[in-house]
Amino acid sequence: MGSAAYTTSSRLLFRQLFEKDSSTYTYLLADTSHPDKPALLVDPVDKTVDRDISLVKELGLKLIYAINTHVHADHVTGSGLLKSKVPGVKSIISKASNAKADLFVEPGDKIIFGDLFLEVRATPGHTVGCVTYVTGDGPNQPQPRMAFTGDTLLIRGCGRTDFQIFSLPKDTLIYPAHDYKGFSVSTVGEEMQYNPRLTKDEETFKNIMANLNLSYPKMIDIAVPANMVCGLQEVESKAL
Ligand SMILES: N[C@@H](CCC(=O)N[C@@H](CSS)C(=O)NCC(=O)O)C(=O)O
Ligand SMILES: [Fe+2]
Repeated sequence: MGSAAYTTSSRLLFRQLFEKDSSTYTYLLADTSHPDKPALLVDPVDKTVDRDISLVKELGLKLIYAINTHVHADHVTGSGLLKSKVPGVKSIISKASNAKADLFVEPGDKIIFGDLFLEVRATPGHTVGCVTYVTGDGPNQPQPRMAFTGDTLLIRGCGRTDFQIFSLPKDTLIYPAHDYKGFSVSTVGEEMQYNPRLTKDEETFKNIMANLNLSYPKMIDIAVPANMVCGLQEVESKAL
């Protein structure tokens, strides 16, 4: 594995977590240099919420945000359960998704945790309102930057039809929401060179996407309605 794969700033704590039934990656990020050690989870899954809460506790972090890249079709987001189990957690999704959450983000917004932040980029196509969260640019921010692409860009694949991710620097690390091939991280440069779909001309790409013949996601009829209200809620959440 290249040394760039897990490079972070000294203050960023980063963990890549996996939910096997939906092959989903959840990412934990925290600012460990801040006195509160504020933390966030990107794309939590309902089934693995207890694992994630245990890890947050073990690491002495304060979970403040449960962030979604998009309205998932293959699993229920963990946002609702996290809100009911961890006081103070706020769910986040893009405004363009039309889903419910505590906070809505738009392209260009910054999600601040301690002295670190994630920048929101619009990367629609896989779903309306699909966004990519990119680590901040500037002093104290991790280098190389890390892009949490949801299903917009998968490693050597994609779940989408148009993209804005390749405008990022080539060494930007790519952390997708799913992997079906055993990969865990890539870079913008690698995907520009080797992604078997995104290196093709438009006609070939359209042809590939039109002939994927993917099966109907097993959870879609449960996951989409639940995720439109940010997941299963164990208790009524308090009004903001
Ligand atoms: N078999 C799975 C669903 C797999 C699937 O459709 N994955 C989506 C991302 S989750 S919405 C996708 O875009 N895949 C792209 C690809 O190339 O596989 C299930 O039944 O849940
Ligand atoms: Fe998806």
